[in-house]
Amino acid sequence: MNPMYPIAQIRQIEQAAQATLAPGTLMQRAGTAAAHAALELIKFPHQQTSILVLAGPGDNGGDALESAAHLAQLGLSVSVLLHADPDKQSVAAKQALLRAQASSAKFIDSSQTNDVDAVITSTPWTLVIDGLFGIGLTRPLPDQLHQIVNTINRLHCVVLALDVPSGLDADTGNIVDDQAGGRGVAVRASHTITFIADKPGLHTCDGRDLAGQVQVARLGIDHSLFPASAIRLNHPDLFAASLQQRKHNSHKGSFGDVAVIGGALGMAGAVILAARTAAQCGAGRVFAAFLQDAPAYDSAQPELMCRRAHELDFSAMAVVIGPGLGTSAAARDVLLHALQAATPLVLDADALNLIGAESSLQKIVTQRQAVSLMTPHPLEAARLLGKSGAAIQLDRVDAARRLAAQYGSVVILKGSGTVIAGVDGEIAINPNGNAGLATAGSGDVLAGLCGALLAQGWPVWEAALAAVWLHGAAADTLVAQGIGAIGLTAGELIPVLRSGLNRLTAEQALLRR
Ligand SMILES: NC(=O)C1=CN([C@@H]2O[C@H](COP(=O)(O)OP(=O)(O)OC[C@H]3O[C@@H](n4cnc5c(N)ncnc54)[C@H](OP(=O)(O)O)[C@@H]3O)[C@@H](O)[C@H]2O)[C@@H](O)CC1
Ligand SMILES: Nc1ncnc2c1ncn2[C@@H]1O[C@H](COP(=O)(O)OP(=O)(O)O)[C@@H](O)[C@H]1O
Ligand SMILES: [K+]
Repeated sequence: MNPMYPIAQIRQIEQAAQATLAPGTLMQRAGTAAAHAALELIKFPHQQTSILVLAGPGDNGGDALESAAHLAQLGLSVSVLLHADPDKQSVAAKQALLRAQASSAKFIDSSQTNDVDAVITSTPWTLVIDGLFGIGLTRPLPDQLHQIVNTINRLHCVVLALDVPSGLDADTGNIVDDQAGGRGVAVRASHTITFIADKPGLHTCDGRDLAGQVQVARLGIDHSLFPASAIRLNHPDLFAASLQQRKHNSHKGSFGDVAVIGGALGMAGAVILAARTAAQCGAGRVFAAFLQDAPAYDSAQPELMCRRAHELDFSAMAVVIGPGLGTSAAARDVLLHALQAATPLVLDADALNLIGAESSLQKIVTQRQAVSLMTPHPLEAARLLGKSGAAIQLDRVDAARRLAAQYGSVVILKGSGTVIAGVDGEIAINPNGNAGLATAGSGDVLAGLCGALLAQGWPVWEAALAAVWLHGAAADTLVAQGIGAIGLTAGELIPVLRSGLNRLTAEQALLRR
């Protein structure tokens, strides 16, 4: 289900496949698949339809030249901007160049043109195909291409990237840059057709912004040549088994209790958001536990039971600790108590900051027998790993995997393309959600949802996958309704999470019939 592979494994699959095929076959298949994808995007070609193909020095350029030859043979107007030294091209890419040259595709000679940008902007392109660089990019784009890429990124047309948007690291989702200057550029594609298998960098960090809609072309490679994959794209199929309709013969005790612990002075709202989410996403009973004096009740959600954290016996509940907790001695005290309890535990926000700052708490986390689920954003992850936030973003998959291994916890590393890591090294990357979630309190809502699912008996891995998926889907639903991305508030997610969870559960029940 939705496997993804890092570049090194893609290369191995590619080599194994090539050993069984005539030279150039995979490139020809990639070019054909790209041409079909282009035709689907153009939909109704007409006389004014014009396609610009950018072809780079390596085999990604070869794919582009193959697609140019195909599209030109179909009678479409194709222009090729070649950035390659023919003496250094692979044999397959040379063949592709000959095919494109033999077709009606026009070649723009950039060496004869002072102003390539003017050439690009003088035509109203229907579609641009980006075949400058794929998975072979090892250093920033050369200076001559910076301006071309910036010009392409300003065009108002469909941009189809081949394999990977040029300039993007397919493993990490970072723009390949020189670090020191941070001057990297990358093509911003509306669509990407990626070859052989999906790649993590298309879905996390800058990947979602640069790759657009991703489709995979397996190039006819036999399933047996694909090793088991440790990375998947999150999808309800991965947690379908836990989407169970309620039995008639059930009661509130059947669905567990959640305690949300946090709410230092001035931060009570974080607990309320998480607790309301837990209540509306199916927990049998929810306790909102505050470090300071607890409010008498929550007037908008009177079902919540408000308590002082130090007075609540949460030993038989799923516990969410951290929202608005602060890092005071009292906060540390209640965290220690929670870590020592044999209950499923969601560690969020200041609970993570406290753990990051103290090795004795770290040790207790690693020694817990009960389930722990950590939900750090990149800065919290940085504190837990003793790194900078920027270092976490440089390789989010690696950071999530390290955290999970180091703390013996399932980890949800939040942000665009949230990465979920299991203790055994398994990874899922979440493809939905949007920047409407970049608003205060949306993390509290996610933590509350995790707690609700754990209380209802979900296995921790499935709970993490489902919570992240539903959270993203709720934001997408709200944006589709015009409620966001700008101005979406965290509390608005809660009823949409509830309907999302009920809908998925009902759909799953239908599928099982
Ligand atoms: N092989 C196969 O079976 C299949 C491969 N497929 C396709 O091939 C792609 C991988 O091809 P690839 O390995 O040739 O790498 P690619 O991404 O085209 O670029 C590397 C080239 O650029 C150069 N270069 C690198 N960085 C540079 C820079 N900053 N500035 C300037 N030059 C730079 C580098 O040369 P270098 O200078 O490092 O010696 C090299 O020439 C893959 O993404 C997929 O699209 C598919 O057809 C399926 C079958
Ligand atoms: N640009 C984005 N795209 C997708 N999801 C996002 C984006 N920005 C934030 N999110 C999600 O929103 C939530 C924010 O959580 P967090 O940073 O802990 O916020 P808070 O502490 O205010 O509750 C996370 O689930 C994160 O993945
Ligand atoms: K590309």
